[in-house]
Amino acid sequence: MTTPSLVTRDLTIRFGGHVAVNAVSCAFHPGELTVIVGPNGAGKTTYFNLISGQLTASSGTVEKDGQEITRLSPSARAHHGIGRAFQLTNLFPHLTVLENIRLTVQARAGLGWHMLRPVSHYRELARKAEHYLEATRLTPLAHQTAANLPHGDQRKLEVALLMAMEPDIYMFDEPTAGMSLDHAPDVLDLIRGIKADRSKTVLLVEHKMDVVRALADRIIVLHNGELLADGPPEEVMSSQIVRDVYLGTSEGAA
Ligand SMILES: Nc1ncnc2c1ncn2[C@@H]1O[C@H](COP(=O)(O)OP(=O)(O)OP(=O)(O)O)[C@@H](O)[C@H]1O
Repeated sequence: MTTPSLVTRDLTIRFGGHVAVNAVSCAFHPGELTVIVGPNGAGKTTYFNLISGQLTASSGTVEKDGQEITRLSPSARAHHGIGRAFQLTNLFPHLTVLENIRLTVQARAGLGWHMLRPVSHYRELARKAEHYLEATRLTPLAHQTAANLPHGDQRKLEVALLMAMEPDIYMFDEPTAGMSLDHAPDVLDLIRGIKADRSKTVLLVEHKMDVVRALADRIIVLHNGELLADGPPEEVMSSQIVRDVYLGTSEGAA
């Protein structure tokens, strides 16, 4: 087993008297795609927010490659290689697809416009932007304004921007939500491609059981903020306790 890239230990957050995430301890490894499932209100998004830094834990820790990051801001965690796809929020809607990707590549390289950089440096960034454009099959849409893209292509662009940030940890919240059946397989293929790079750790919150089945190497189940089950998909899906609390309430809705 590889060394975990991300670990949460007894991670807990309280909102007043309500414990939304309760002492969740879990280790995530490179090359592994973990899907986090659970009924509505189980604490999945809150757990994600505690990892990416939108929320700060009441107690417990988050560690990235052995270094504690529990109290860091979201942007500081992004510098540590934690990348989360947010629907539309990191798109510049009035710029083109290619411009959005270029800006993200530049931000990743840590520069704005700089008069004294050699031209070759900018060529390298432009080459990288083209690479992510092609990898996400957005080349035919390169010069379209982001705001004018259909929803499914906007979500592909979000994946492109996330890839351009070159994180070690990829976090996706329901990546095919609101997407037509035509587009969903494209996004799932992109996520499979990320997973195939064995150095990346992928975390996904997902309700749709077909997406869970298509992608998961491992499933963790949250229920009332607690870690209820953790293991290979077949084992978790067939466990009676999971069927009782999760599948019994959600499969029909998926
Ligand atoms: N900022 C907050 N203040 C108070 N309570 C909150 C806050 N954020 C989340 N909660 C509560 O914490 C619990 C877990 O919510 P969370 O959104 O993490 O669940 P979830 O599993 O992602 O649900 P869903 O599948 O419906 O998105 C819920 O009871 C929710 O009302």
